[in-house]
Amino acid sequence: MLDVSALRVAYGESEVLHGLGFSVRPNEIVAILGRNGMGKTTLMKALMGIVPARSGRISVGEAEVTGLESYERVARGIAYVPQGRMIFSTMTVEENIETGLAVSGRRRVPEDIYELFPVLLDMKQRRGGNLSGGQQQQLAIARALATDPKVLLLDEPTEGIQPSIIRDMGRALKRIRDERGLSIFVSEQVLSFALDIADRVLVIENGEIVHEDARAAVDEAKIASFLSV
Ligand SMILES: Nc1ncnc2c1ncn2[C@@H]1O[C@H](COP(=O)(O)OP(=O)(O)OP(=O)(O)O)[C@@H](O)[C@H]1O
Repeated sequence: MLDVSALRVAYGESEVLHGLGFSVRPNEIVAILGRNGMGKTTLMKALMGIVPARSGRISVGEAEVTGLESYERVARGIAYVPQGRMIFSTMTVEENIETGLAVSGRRRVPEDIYELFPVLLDMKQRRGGNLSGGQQQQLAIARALATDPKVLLLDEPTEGIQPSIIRDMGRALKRIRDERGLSIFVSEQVLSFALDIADRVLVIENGEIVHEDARAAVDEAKIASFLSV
């Protein structure tokens, strides 16, 4: 569903992603692990069209999106939950989710979004800025789902979030995969979370994918060695 090949991205003269490639199938969660500064956020931004690709190809299903603007990629089925969540703090929970609806052509927030994140139903009229970090993360995922995507990108969703909410989020992401058949691509530094949710794990180091394992045959010690400083 999401196919990336030979992707190169640079900031000015400094190349950060050196021709990397991978795919995420429908109904699959792929986690990309890597230490700070290895290029995870840059990769997410390049997939979303926030930073331009120098070369390479990104496609969603049959549609190539490489040269498209971010909003055009959203229309082709990519949704993005950025690092730090970036919800609208002065808007209510419901209004935040509604900002995703324009893309899907729906008028009301589908009930199944609140089923995935019941806490958001209880807090529908609260301002986004008054939610806890974990609740804001759930809101950011809910808003992304309101666009009815085929591919969901999440950049370090566990960052700064307490363990019980991380478990809830893991359960919700697996439900989203199973019930909606989405392709989910998530960047992480927390190995336990990646192993809990992912069907496949990639490791990024200095802008290249240096290791890949199916979850069923994961070499945990090897992956941990990439993550230790
Ligand atoms: N706007 C920018 N201009 C120049 N260099 C940048 C810019 N953003 C990131 N970089 C550099 O690109 C490299 C990859 O950064 P990136 O943020 O993608 O890493 P990351 O793996 O997501 O790390 P983190 O976990 O800290 O978010 C780093 O060397 C970083 O300094």
